[in-house]
Amino acid sequence: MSDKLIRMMRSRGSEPAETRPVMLAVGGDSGSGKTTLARGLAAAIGAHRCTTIGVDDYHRYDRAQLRVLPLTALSPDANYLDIMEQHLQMLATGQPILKPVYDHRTGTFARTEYLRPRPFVIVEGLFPLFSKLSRACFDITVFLDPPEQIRHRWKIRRDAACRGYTESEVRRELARREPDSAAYIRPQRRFADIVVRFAPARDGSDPPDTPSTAELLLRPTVQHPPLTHLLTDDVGTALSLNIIRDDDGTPVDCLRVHADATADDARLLEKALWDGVGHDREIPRGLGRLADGAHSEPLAITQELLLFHLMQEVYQR
Ligand SMILES: Nc1ncnc2c1ncn2[C@@H]1O[C@H](COP(=O)(O)OP(=O)(O)OP(=O)(O)O)[C@@H](O)[C@H]1O
Ligand SMILES: O=C(CO)[C@H](O)[C@H](O)COP(=O)(O)O
Repeated sequence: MSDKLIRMMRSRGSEPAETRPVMLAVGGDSGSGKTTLARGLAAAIGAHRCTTIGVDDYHRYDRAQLRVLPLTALSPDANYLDIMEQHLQMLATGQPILKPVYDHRTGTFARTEYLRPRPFVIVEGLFPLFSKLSRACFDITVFLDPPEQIRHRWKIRRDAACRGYTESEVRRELARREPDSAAYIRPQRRFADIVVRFAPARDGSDPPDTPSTAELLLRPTVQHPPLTHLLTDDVGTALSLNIIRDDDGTPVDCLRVHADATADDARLLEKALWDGVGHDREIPRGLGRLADGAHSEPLAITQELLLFHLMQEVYQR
């Protein structure tokens, strides 16, 4: 199927809306926070209404094989991207798939899984925005882009704690991956509707691996909530909306959430977003949760914005 055909099939009127799930892509390099973001979203939507898949499952080689091959997991040649694209098209048109499963705890493949798409499908991983065809399957696309120093720290800690690596093994692997990261992963940033950059506080007051600010690039490829009445363009305030230059020089809105944003600031924004998708919806609780149980306000606000888009998609159909 071509990307044009899949867009047509998913466009209003050609498929019954109830058979087309709302599809969200969360892309970014390893350790950039995709699973953390997606987990909170899925919990807010409700497990019975949301299917989450990690496209690491489409790896071609297991960990032992990759150790001896001149390839990294970030190379398209190390992944069945054609099967990933086929499966994304099937999910996007409401059909079930028989999905491979890669187990990060052991670095091996497990039993395939029968998966029927629920009304919301979140696809997270290294390659969801890689090809025209895969991009055509999504309603909303996000790319997580934390500063490399922070991502490395997050990955080292997580891989050592949960994936059976030593810290020096992860450091070596990060260095080995750098060329593939630059060639195949980071270029996907330009195809996202929203680019999220978590970073340390502007005054450097917080520990370096617990970022407390977020910069959200809101590209005009989707309709964002009207926030201008709520936020100033003064970057000195806790929450601000101002125009910056995108990578290609075009002006783009940037929503900034600073460390000193209070819970009240966040609730104000939350209410504006939620009013935008209808007064009858309850504001979800428990957003912003990190793997260790700590809370991150910038993460919560990012998840709120994405929930706004997912709900808006439903209301527009
Ligand atoms: N917003 C955040 N604030 C603080 N720490 C975070 C945040 N997001 C992720 N982390 C930290 O980074 C680690 C890696 O995050 P996560 O597993 O979500 O990344 P990922 O992109 O899904 O990685 P992979 O692609 O390798 O599976 C987490 O265990 C957590 O410690
Ligand atoms: O880049 C990654 C995304 O999660 C992983 O390193 C890749 O999926 C291989 O997994 P593992 O290191 O657990 O064998």
